[in-house]
Amino acid sequence: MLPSLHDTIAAVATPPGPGGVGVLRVSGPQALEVAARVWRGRDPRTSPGGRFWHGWIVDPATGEPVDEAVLLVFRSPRSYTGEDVVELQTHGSPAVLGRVLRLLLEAGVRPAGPGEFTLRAYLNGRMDLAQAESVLALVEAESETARRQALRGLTRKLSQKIDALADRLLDLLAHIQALLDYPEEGVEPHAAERVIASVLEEVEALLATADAGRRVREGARLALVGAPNAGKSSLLNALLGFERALVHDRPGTTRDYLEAALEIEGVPLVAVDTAGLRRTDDPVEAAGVERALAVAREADLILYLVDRSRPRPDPPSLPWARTIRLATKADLPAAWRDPDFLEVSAHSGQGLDALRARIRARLLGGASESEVWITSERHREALAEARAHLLEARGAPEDLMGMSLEAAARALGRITGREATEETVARIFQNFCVGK
Ligand SMILES: Nc1nc2c(c(=O)[nH]1)N(C=O)[C@@H](CNc1ccc(C(=O)N[C@@H](CCC(=O)O)C(=O)O)cc1)CN2
Ligand SMILES: Nc1nc2c(ncn2[C@@H]2O[C@H](COP(=O)(O)OP(=O)(O)OP(=O)(O)O)[C@@H](O)[C@H]2O)c(=O)[nH]1
Ligand SMILES: [Mg+2]
Repeated sequence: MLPSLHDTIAAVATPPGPGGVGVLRVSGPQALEVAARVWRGRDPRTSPGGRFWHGWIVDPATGEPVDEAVLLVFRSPRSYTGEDVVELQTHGSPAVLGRVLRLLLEAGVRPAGPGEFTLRAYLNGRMDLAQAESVLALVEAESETARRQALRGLTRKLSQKIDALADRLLDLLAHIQALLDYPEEGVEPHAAERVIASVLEEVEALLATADAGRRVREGARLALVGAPNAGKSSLLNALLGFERALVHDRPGTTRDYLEAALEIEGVPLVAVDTAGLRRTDDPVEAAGVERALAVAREADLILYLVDRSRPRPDPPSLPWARTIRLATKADLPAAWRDPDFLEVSAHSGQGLDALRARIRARLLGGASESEVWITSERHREALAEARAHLLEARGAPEDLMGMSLEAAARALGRITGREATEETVARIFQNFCVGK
């Protein structure tokens, strides 16, 4: 069940904890009324929309001043939710925000549920479902690539594409129905197959970006493995730009594994520096080696480091398909060369840009930054379903083709919300934070 649209809601929009300024939002038919009750300054009830005023928040019961603040007036439909909205910008402490929220609740508003402002924007036709999900993605974006893709969703780049594909299927469906009703009119069968093939191609191209989308959303684990002294900890530090891991010329310096978060070309990563791989009688070091191999097994991508200035050790057993081989210490004279190894130096920085590019390419595949990516599991599922129905439609007799086209269009429609059930909508907004 979706919450009612007829009451007025309020919430703190800024994160908990002290901040320079804190924002409270009030939205709904009583927003101006309720705000006026706790405000000493220009009366919001008579203020035009699109204006802000300086004044004081007061406890209406006692007249006690609570904070000096700024009040913003948005008048329906020109607001984020499409309703009357008042924002109060106060000092950002939990004490101020908590007290002002209580005053608003006493004045007759209800606390907003998760994502309820954005839900109202959706229900009032201010944005479609994919846009609303992009708001959430934008709020949670942890990397530049994630931000850029979320903004594309917010500006309907994805929605336009999906709607256009669904429209083409519905147009074709209308033609086929006309054909069934008036067989003598006849659509050319090749024309139908051409439309299906071309929509299918676009659906598959979108699906092909879903892995990149997931990586950007969830990040990836990058394991650094190799013999003791290969330069793993040094490379981690070089990628991070500061001395996170202990580096020493004594082999066996790193004993346990160590994790560090970093962003490489827009991909959020957790890099894991591990103990050098070698046979050893020291039980502690042996346990470290065991852990290093386990870290490698679980990683999305492995960097296997070999010191190029010394004779090569026997290679360990690694999942080579997701391993990048590195020849380290490229600033020193080479003891060997191998075109399968990328030459890098943590000391001079040589090869690090090439390494970053290769890490990105391995994790994101061919997905180009200039395209719209599928960054939501819900969207991927809907597209996969549309693809299955399009495959059914191909070469099918007209009546079956019509049913499959309709099902494919419906699957696409779930993405933007043309076809979303109340339950789907409710589920999507559960994941939002309060105040958004
Ligand atoms: N203070 C504040 N900052 C914010 C938001 C907000 O709600 N409040 N936003 C919330 O996510 C984002 C901006 N998104 C917004 C989207 C639409 C409207 C809005 O009032 N639109 C009206 C008026 C447009 C106009 O006058 O130009 C409209 O579209 O009719 C405001 C913010 C980020 N920054
Ligand atoms: N010349 C040169 N020396 C390097 C480079 N990278 C690492 N070294 C040196 O190699 C030695 C070992 O470096 P570490 O980064 O500690 O190597 P590690 O692979 O983490 O070693 P363990 O933790 O023992 O497994 C140190 O003396 C480093 O200064 C490099 O790019 N060039
Ligand atoms: Mg180390």
